[in-house]
Amino acid sequence: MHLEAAALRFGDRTLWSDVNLDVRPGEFLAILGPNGSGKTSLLRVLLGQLKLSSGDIRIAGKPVTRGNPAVGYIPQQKNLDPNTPLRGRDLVRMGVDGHKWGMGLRGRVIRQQVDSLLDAVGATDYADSPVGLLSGGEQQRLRVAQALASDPQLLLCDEPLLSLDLHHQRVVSALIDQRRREHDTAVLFVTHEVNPILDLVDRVLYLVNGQFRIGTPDEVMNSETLSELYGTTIEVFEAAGRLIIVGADDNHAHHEAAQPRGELI
Ligand SMILES: Nc1ncnc2c1ncn2[C@@H]1O[C@H](COP(=O)(O)OP(=O)(O)OP(=O)(O)O)[C@@H](O)[C@H]1O
Repeated sequence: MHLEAAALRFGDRTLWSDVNLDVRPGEFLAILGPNGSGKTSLLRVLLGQLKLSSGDIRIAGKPVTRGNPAVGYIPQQKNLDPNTPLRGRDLVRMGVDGHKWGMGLRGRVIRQQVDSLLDAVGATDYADSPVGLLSGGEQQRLRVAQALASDPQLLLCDEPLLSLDLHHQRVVSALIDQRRREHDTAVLFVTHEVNPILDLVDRVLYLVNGQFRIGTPDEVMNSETLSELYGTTIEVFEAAGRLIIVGADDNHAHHEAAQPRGELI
């Protein structure tokens, strides 16, 4: 994934500009920043849903297109409608072949693919239950399987751990980590809370109010760099392998208060 002199503006508001970034295969990039700093919008550019205002963007050397099978996407967690008739294996199957239902040999191949994806995320046991009745963590594992179904080279994750308990946060982040290690898939992971993934992160892109820093967690997640970026005093402490960030109120308040959103699709 290659961004060159990339900028995104809405009217006279610049979300970010002059972003130069190469993400290599297998790299894990965390995208951090307060509400409204343009994290989701960056993913939407990579998904071909938004156009850069200026600059260039390439995925695996090619221009961005919508529905690119080289790009997998795990959207923000939303609880599914309890009345949906879809089963877990239907969700995963849509990732494999869209909404077309394969017949004959192709149908069998697709069934095997779906089974192995379900197995890879540990969802076989509940693959035939209506998805709306599954827990948030179970639903999220299915979304990971769906996102991996097209064998993507780039995996975009938009706060995939939000509303998951600690155990399921670990399960889902381990699945994503396993994917990039075994298949060299690059991961872009938007999050308000870096601690659950701190051990996995190679580099951080930290966006604040049109400014940004890119570097290793040590280079970016320190008092000096974040104070500069926020334009106010930010203290970063390390305790028991976790980062405690004091002063970045909006950012901090958001993840402290993160609760299941309970929206229906
Ligand atoms: N199509 C659009 N037209 C105009 N403004 C937009 C559009 N899409 C997003 N925005 C604005 O751009 C800003 C950045 O939105 P974005 O969702 O990228 O932020 P974010 O960093 O992901 O925030 P959050 O942490 O709250 O999810 C917001 O203020 C949003 O209202």
